[in-house]
Amino acid sequence: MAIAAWRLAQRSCPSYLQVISFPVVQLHMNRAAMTASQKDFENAMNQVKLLKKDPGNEVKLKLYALYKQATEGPCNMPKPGVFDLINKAKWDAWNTLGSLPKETARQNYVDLVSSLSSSLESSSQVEPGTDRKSTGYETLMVTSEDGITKITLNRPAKKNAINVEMYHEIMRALKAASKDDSSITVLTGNGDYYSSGNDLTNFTDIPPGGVEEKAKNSAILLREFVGCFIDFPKPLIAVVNGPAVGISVTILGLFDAVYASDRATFHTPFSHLGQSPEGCSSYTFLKIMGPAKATEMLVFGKKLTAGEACAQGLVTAVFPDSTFQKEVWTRLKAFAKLPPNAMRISKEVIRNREKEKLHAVNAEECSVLQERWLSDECMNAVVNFLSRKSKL
Ligand SMILES: CCCCCCCCCCC/C=C/C(=O)SCCNC(=O)CCNC(=O)[C@H](O)C(C)(C)COP(=O)(O)OP(=O)(O)OC[C@H]1O[C@@H](n2cnc3c(N)ncnc32)[C@H](O)[C@@H]1OP(=O)(O)O
Repeated sequence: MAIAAWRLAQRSCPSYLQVISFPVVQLHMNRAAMTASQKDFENAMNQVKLLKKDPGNEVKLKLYALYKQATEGPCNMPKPGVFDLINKAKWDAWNTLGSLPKETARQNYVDLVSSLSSSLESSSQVEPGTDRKSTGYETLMVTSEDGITKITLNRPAKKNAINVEMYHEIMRALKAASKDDSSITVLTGNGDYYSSGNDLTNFTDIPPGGVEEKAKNSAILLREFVGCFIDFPKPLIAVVNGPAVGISVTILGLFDAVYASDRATFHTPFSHLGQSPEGCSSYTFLKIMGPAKATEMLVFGKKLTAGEACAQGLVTAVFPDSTFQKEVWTRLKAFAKLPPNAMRISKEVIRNREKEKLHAVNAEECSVLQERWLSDECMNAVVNFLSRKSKL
């Protein structure tokens, strides 16, 4: 609820009202003659707790509003202050229901839960074309065949933004891949993006210890996350199927090869976001492309095309989007047939002398970021994105 609340609280009123009130009015008209019993209502409340998949923040906000309307009637609470983002969003959602009768709200709540139960059940089924081995992950698809473990970022509707759950799942998938019998590991994205980087709603879920505690925990998470890439023992290859932003770009400096579609772009808008580089890019990008080009990317946020990124040495090779998957996977399958121990040992020889340095850089970047996250510059940038006032 908290995440949705921040975003919705910041949205401009007209679009927010459309999103919330249209389905409610529809349901009200369609169901005028029907009312759910108290028992149906209680069953629906229990059903919500049993949903296997998160229905998404906007739906949770709708559920909240209908629940309040059904149990307490129209919103007559004082409007929370503008900085009380979460409560203001909840208040807005409830207030939007106006004088909707309690019985209708109850019916709408029951209808909404029932539609959720069926739609979320079907969306948890394996999609056609996806590998059936991909289980146990909410935000990833992980498959292993032909000597290749493929980790696919799988939040296409959110441009594969990396939420906290995805950070943890990527670490888990990497740890598993480092021990499985595959020879190489691939990271790619599902949908039109490779990844839009850190999910900016990660900033909204503030624990009781406040934003300082959140920043501290996030720095620990980030350090551990990047550490997994530094220490990954097998050849690690990025198949960059579309635009890449933020941390999904910076960690490319820790990969052993990066193949990109000519649709891909590489963008690290840290200054725009009031943040600073991570993923060891303050070190790897300087080594890869030299300080002048690295500064253009990391300080001035210059977005590179795939061709430019290839010319700078960040990308190994670029392929036309129309033949990208075919060409890349033909190459990867050939690599995966090479003797795995030889590849692992060669990687060790190439990378090991840098490891200690990389861990030190990672630690320093995380501690600088911990401070940055508390800055007004960063907070304003995040609020602007969540309120739809800005995009990259
Ligand atoms: C207190 C401290 C807590 C900190 C916790 C941090 C933990 C570790 C942090 C590590 C450091 C990492 C840094 C970075 O990665 S910086 C880069 C961050 N990314 C961005 O700024 C991208 C923001 N997104 C955009 O600008 C646009 O969405 C984009 C250009 C990518 C695409 O635009 P387009 O118009 O094509 O598509 P939409 O905007 O409509 O996107 C579709 C839906 O996806 C949602 N979306 C996309 N990207 C993100 C994102 N990064 N975070 C959250 N949500 C994202 C977008 O909102 C749309 O959602 P809805 O359909 O629900 O509206």
